[in-house]
Amino acid sequence: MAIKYGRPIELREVARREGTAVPHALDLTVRPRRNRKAEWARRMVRENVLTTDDLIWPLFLIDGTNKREQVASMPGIDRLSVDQAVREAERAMKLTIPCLALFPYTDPSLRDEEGSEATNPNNLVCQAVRAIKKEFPEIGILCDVALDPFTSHGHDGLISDGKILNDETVAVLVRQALVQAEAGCDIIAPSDMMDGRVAAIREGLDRAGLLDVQIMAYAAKYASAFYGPFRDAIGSAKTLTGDKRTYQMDSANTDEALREVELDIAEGADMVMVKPGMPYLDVVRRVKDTFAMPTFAYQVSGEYAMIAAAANNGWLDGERAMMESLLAFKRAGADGVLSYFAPKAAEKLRSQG
Ligand SMILES: NCc1[nH]cc(CCC(=O)O)c1CC(=O)O
Ligand SMILES: [Mg+2]
Repeated sequence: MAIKYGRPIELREVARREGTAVPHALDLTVRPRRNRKAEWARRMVRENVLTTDDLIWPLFLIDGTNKREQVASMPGIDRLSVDQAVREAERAMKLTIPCLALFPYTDPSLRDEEGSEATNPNNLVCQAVRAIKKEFPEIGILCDVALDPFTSHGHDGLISDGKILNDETVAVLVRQALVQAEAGCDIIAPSDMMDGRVAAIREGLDRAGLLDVQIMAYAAKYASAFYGPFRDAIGSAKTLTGDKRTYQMDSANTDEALREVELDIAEGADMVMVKPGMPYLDVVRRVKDTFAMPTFAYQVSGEYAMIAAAANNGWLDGERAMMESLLAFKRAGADGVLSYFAPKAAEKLRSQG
């Protein structure tokens, strides 16, 4: 019996009875709306759910104490001094958000051509990791590995003659990953898109005895306009010279995403990520179906900004758009989402019980 969309095709030919008790009723055997008639019925047939376990909460850090500084292009998002980040970690714990992701705004005086602050064991990120882990050892911490918050030119790697150097950059990234892991970071997340960095970082971690530190590879990361507000948040928007198209992926490609993911898995990634999120849900689905790996999506700054700005203008219901957008990642096969909406969404999920 041929089955298509859950119902044997033969059954569609079944003869209909003559008329119904209801005048003008259409002669329909199948009425999909029956399963949507009430909230209890919709809950019963629901295929995907979002829970607080699906959320990773990105935080922006800034030097100082007791400081919160609004990110202009991300309404509702602040850069936080370390003590404030610890307070947000406490909030995450209470909201049962499993993991935080940390991104520093590096003081311009500390930025240089080589991004040397990235490998300073006492840099802002490492300070925050230690402070959060000291108070809340049970929360997961993810650290981004890439040089862009630390370079004067805003690129993720070292430059020579206008070219981003791959292998030389990888050597620095290994050292960056090591200082973060030694500070207590649980998940190293290389976002730089250099070739071979996952293998090099895994080897570096293993040699240092950091066998349990996980790697979440930004495996399929596209050159995207949706990172704009993030670059504003970490202060690289103004300094970035050119674009990142020689290392981040071309948004026209999906087969290439599979090849990138395959390499990162072979090199030792424990989890893989697709980024940006919403415009790339097809990539999330292909990656999940092909590799059956823990697969994450990053709902990036521009996606957050679009929803937040439209909501602030009264153009859409911000809360509903937030929940719908997050559920879409689950539907596409993601195991979790990095999202600036994480605390708001978690609050909403918990209030629904
Ligand atoms: N390599 C750094 C990095 N890590 C995460 C993001 C973007 C996150 C966001 O937009 O929210 C970026 C920006 C970039 O690649 O230019
Ligand atoms: Mg790669």
